Amino acid sequence: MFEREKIHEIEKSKKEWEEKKLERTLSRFPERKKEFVTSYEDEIERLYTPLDIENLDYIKDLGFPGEYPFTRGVQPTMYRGKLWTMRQYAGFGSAEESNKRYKYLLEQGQTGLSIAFDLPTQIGFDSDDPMSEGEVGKVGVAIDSLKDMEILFDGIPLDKVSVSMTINSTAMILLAMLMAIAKKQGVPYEKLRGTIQNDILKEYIARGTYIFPPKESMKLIVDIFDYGSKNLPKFNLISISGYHIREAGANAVQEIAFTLADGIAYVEAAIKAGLDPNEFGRNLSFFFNAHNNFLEEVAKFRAARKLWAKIMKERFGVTDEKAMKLKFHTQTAGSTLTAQQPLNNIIRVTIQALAAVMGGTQSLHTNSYDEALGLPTEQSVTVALRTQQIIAHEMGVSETVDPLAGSFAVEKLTSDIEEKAQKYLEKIDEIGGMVKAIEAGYPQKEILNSAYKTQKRIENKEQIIVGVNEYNSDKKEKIDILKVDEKQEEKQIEKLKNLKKQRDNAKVEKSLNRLKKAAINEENLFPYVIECVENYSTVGEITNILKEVYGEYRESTTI
Ligand SMILES: CC(C)(COP(=O)(O)OP(=O)(O)OC[C@H]1O[C@@H](n2cnc3c(N)ncnc32)[C@H](O)[C@@H]1OP(=O)(O)O)[C@@H](O)C(=O)NCCC(=O)NCCSC(=O)CCC(=O)O
Repeated sequence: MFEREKIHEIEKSKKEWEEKKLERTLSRFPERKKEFVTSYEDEIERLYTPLDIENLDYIKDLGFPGEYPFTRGVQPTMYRGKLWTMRQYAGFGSAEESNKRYKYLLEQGQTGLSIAFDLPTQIGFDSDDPMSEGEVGKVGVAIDSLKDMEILFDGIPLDKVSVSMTINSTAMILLAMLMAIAKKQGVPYEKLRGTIQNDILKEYIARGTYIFPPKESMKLIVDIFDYGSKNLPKFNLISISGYHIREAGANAVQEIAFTLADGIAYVEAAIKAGLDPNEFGRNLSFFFNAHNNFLEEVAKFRAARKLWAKIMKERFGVTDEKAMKLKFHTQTAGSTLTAQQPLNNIIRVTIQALAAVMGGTQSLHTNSYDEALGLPTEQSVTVALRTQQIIAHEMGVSETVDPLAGSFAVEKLTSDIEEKAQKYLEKIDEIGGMVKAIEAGYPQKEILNSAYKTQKRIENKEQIIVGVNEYNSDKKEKIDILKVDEKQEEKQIEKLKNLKKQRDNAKVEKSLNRLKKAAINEENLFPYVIECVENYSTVGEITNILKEVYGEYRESTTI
């Protein structure tokens, strides 16, 4: 970036500054802490200068937005052309209640939907299953069959609103339901926009909603890539997620490294099954966490984009630029929210969201200030959405593409994070890939280690959390907490009973049998699941059929 001569001149001036100014200041006025560190325990320099980025090659390392290696963003105009999608993760209780919340959010200017499902739906149990007791409609909406999805999307036009669904082991079933709704609304599959999370590897690492063993889970994902890339060209068939990895305690480098390593595992599995990464590569998307250290976070997003582009191009020989672009959703860090002084969370969320925007996110969820206490109320979620709208329309940050580029600190952090994540990727290659690494408990151990160190820093007050280990107060802030209808579970079970009476049960049985045969014969299961769903088979019935063929995964002690 800089001529040799200039570098020497800066080196000389810096030395002079250190000897004349800095040392004198330090001797009179020492710094607040002995060392300042990043989340990955690198020392943060007091001052970054061109000397820190002297090897940066503008064209090779940064380039222009919309061009390889996409460090500066995936679109040439970024938010000048279109703002990021404002997509609040929401859903609770029944399909009726959630539908009301989605309509409210859309009326308030939200630009996409993000569906939260309850735990039974996520792990393939119907609401009347004894395993579901006490969990129906709790952390998300309860969906048993297409009947519930019809209510959930009532009056929501799928040709206008893109829908993200946080669903993993039962992703194929819920996507088939969304497609059935599109069909009923007259929206052709080619026009259906949205995302399914469908990222099972991070479930084994960090989140826990797996059902089947890894091999069978990967097969289902490849089936979705295969069918989806041909029939749903506008749909993101996976959202490879670092969010939960970070929430489990990973640092910024680990978040990026383990997420991209998961990405590599999916691409390898799909290529092994004969798919073309130039095709399914366009339907991949990512999901990251926006944590507290603003500069580090901006750098993290930029580094991730560059690394993925290189992986797709150099490792997998991809030639289509669209398949090299790392497009991502961001959620502000849930784990940084405090139950104490909850209104402080608004400030945390704002700054984290700003990092996501400065880092070039395509879609954003801003946490509500009450999320450490319960599900968001209408008021708290509105403040969260307004936070995005204020950043978008009032702060001027969406008007310049990648505005922090060229900052000595941000560029240095970007290349450091890239380099350190690359080292992790090499280590995972040595182990034999991410599936093997997870089986050996490698990422889990690394994450645990980081989480432990962070906890220690907080306990020692090396890391201050306002309102928790410093500046605490005995005064309780009064805020409203959302109450979920206690009768909700009973009502949902009643609905399910009625469905089973009304539907054509012979058809259900026939399609479930066809699915079982296809699973035994290792065919692509997607068309069979579509048939089951359209006949109103339930999430539990379909999952049980697959359990009969695939078995269930139980976490072993090595993980
Ligand atoms: C790719 C993303 C990230 C975003 O997709 P979107 O469709 O919203 O946005 P987009 O890609 O920017 O825009 C859509 C179209 O506009 C185009 N476009 C955008 N900006 C443009 C510009 N400046 N110039 C020209 N075109 C542009 C894009 O190319 C694309 O068109 P083309 O398609 O024609 O190119 C997707 O995957 C997504 O929305 N993900 C959300 C995931 C999510 O909500 N997850 C919740 C997890 S919640 C969770 O897990 C909680 C915790 C827990 O439960 O454990």
